[in-house]
Amino acid sequence: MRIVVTGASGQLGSYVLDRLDGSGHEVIGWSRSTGGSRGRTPIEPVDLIDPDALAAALDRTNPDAILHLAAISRVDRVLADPALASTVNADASGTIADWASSNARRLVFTSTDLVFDGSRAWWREDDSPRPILGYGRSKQEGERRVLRHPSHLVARLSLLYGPSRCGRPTFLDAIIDALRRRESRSLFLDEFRTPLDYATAAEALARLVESPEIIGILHVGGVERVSRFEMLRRLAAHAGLPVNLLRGNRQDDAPGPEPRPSDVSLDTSRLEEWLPALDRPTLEGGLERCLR
Ligand SMILES: NC(=O)C1=CN([C@@H]2O[C@H](COP(=O)(O)OP(=O)(O)OC[C@H]3O[C@@H](n4cnc5c(N)ncnc54)[C@H](OP(=O)(O)O)[C@@H]3O)[C@@H](O)[C@H]2O)C=CC1
Ligand SMILES: Cc1cn([C@H]2C[C@H](O)[C@@H](COP(=O)(O)OP(=O)(O)O[C@H]3O[C@@H](C)C(=O)[C@@H](O)[C@H]3O)O2)c(=O)[nH]c1=O
Repeated sequence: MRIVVTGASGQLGSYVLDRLDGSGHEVIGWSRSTGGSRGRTPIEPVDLIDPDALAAALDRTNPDAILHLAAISRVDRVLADPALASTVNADASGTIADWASSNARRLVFTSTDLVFDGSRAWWREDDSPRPILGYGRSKQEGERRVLRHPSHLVARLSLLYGPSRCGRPTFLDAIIDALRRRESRSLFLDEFRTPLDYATAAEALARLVESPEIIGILHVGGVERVSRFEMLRRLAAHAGLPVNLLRGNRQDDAPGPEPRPSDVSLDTSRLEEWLPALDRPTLEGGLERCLR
């Protein structure tokens, strides 16, 4: 298959390109600005804010399948520029979805656990999204545009973690660096997720793009529900770092412009049923997998 991976220069995109390298597929990465290559995969700049350029790039590249990862993914960036977020996360996703549907091509769109309001645990695919962050709203609108076409797939990812392969530090990298410098960090005790490592997320997406029978919405998360504090405490301990420098705090102690949903843990029973051979590790196992 010829597969276009949008967001190829991002955190998840780098892992996806590594996973697909040598898979026998012809893979073309797209990014906003970064051209060049990663391994044997070319990366082309295709700015999603220009719908005509996007449509022309789709026609020219003519992929059999699209793994659509590109997004304005930082919550604070969406808050600062909601119009840009709407263009990239919703409108461009709609353009890609319409093209894929008109040409009978496979589309996997990555959405987020942050489409839920966080008022309880273990969200299922048929629960109603009610995002409380602008980022979640823009991704929910992207989901809507994609789901107008019943043959597409929305893969809702939970919080991803692991070392960066793209040059920009991840949240985990930043915490590890702080601990190495013997600096203390505060992490929320009252923010619950089902984190998944980047390598396993990439593995799941590679399998999903090859499985056209899997359509609709699928939750792609980890097996453990943990607080932000617990997650980083375990990963730092596994890396042999001084976990006593990590402090637990509460969202009320560090109010931001947009409070985070308290619990967006994802129920992944459907993932177990639909991709039974996908091996999902513990938090520590996920870190090891990313380092391989
Ligand atoms: N990270 C996480 O914990 C989670 C992520 N997700 C979703 O997974 C996907 C990947 O996230 P992640 O890898 O962390 O994101 P990153 O922010 O690391 O990467 C974003 C990617 O999107 C590209 N991009 C941004 N704007 C444009 C544009 N105007 N035109 C073309 N490309 C653009 C960037 O290109 P460039 O580098 O050139 O700017 C980059 O390749 C996103 O859809 C996100 O919503 C879902 C749940 C959790
Ligand atoms: C100020 C403060 C922040 N935090 C945490 C909460 C906040 O969510 C986090 C910021 O780190 P992150 O940027 O990794 O977290 P976040 O913005 O949640 O990352 C998101 O990325 C996008 C792409 C998604 O789709 C989401 O699922 C999610 O993974 O820091 C604490 O734990 N304690 C604190 O005192």
